[in-house]
Amino acid sequence: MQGIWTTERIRAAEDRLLAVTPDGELMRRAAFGLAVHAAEMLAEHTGSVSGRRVTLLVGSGNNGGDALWAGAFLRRRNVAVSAILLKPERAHAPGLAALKRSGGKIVSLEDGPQWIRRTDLVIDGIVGISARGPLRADAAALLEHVSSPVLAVDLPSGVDPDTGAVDGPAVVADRTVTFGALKPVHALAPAFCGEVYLVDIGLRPELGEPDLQRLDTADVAAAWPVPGPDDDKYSQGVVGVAAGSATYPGAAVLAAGAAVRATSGLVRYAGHAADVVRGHWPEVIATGSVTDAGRVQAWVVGPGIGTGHEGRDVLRFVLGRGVPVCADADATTIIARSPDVLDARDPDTPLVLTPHAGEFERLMGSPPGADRVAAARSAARKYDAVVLLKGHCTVVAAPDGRALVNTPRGSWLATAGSGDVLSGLVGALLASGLDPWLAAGAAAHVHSIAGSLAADGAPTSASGILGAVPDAIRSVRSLAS
Ligand SMILES: NC(=O)C1=CN([C@@H]2O[C@H](COP(=O)(O)OP(=O)(O)OC[C@H]3O[C@@H](n4cnc5c(N)ncnc54)[C@H](O)[C@@H]3O)[C@@H](O)[C@H]2O)[C@@H](O)CC1
Ligand SMILES: [K+]
Repeated sequence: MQGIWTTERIRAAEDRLLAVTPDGELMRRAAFGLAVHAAEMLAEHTGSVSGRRVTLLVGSGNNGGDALWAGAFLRRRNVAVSAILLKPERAHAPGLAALKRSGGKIVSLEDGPQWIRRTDLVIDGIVGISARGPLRADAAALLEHVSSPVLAVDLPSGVDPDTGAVDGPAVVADRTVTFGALKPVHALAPAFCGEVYLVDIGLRPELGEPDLQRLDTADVAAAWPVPGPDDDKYSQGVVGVAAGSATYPGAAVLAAGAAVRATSGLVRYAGHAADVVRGHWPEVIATGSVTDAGRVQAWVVGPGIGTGHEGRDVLRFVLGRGVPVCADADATTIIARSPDVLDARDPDTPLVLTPHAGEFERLMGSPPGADRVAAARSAARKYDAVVLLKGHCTVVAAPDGRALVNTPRGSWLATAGSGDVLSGLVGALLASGLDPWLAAGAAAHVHSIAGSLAADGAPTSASGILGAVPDAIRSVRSLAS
């Protein structure tokens, strides 16, 4: 697991560390790491470091201080460094003095655009973890002239550090170098951060338990069930899929197919698309109704079942089976409109809800808002369920407060039917007995890898994502071994 800490916790940990560290030491560690990354980016993009030009955008806090010190370090490698001070009177004084001593140039705000246009690399030291709100007009105007790669100090300025939300101008970085620990912005705003690198400044021992997590490949590989020598088709967990309709059989084919591809056990299907499902997946035992589907260890219910009384009856039936349920799509809408269906649920059986923003609004009465982690946590508490909030970055929250983020590679999952595939994956993992929060997180992880493998640079479809599920699992297992 990768730990992620809110800025409040980071600041408290930094205070403790600062109290036992010589003055300026932490910033110098941070800035040195930053300068190493800047040199690497110069070499990557221009083929050399010496003689290249770097422009620093310097705000009024320590984030600007980091940039100024990094500029001084880069001078030692004969880089031409210029600094544009957004608030000259409040620029970090020791950093500014160090840059001046090293031969760096201070450029006025008015001259800024022409320097930015000629530079090989821009370093964004406008704001860091104390930032609030979008970039102000002076910084936003400068950014319009950027055509070189951008390296963000700690985080891309203009993006909210704790939520990753953007509601105005913001820096779009090619690389972000952060210090001490990952912050929520790094998991929740990948399109603004670019590649994220963590520089160790000795903060970890002061941090305590993370506020938020991200699964890494090894976690997913360890969690993903594969058959052992003593397994048979029943011992690995049987998953039931109640999805689709005669008019809309596609959701059933996709959800059942994902369950087939995710794990090795047995998949049962119940619903009006039984013939179509059987035609696509001969290994699925398909029946017309949930009442004669047979025993399963988890149910996936919802995709394409409709929101009428028949859908309600199906949902009520599976909620009453005493096994974990992944309620997706139409099932979330039914729960939002008729919360009494949840009376059928034994409170001890896990429930996973997988809303997108619109379904979330139906469930909670208001949209997720800027703080998607807080939103998912509050829904998890309200429904006593694991809530997988879909979006560019998927957030998974458990009723006990655990939360994780899945940061995707690209936006390839934004395609019709993609959610049906995800629900099938979640169901298969639930049936294997995995902790529901981990099951939802691992499913989201493999789903997004399948999306990028299927796309490989060109738009894909839910069928493409489904087809790539085995390769995604394979890649997770091989990377981790
Ligand atoms: N505290 C520490 O021990 C360390 C801090 N470090 C750096 O220090 C940064 C935090 O520094 P600070 O707490 O000084 O704060 P920041 O550098 O994040 O900047 C806050 C300043 O920017 C202004 N500001 C806030 N929102 C703004 C906006 N939207 N547009 C323009 N200006 C805005 C505020 O008035 C405040 O003066 C970290 O992100 C990191 O880069 C690193 O040097 C590592 C060590
Ligand atoms: K920054």
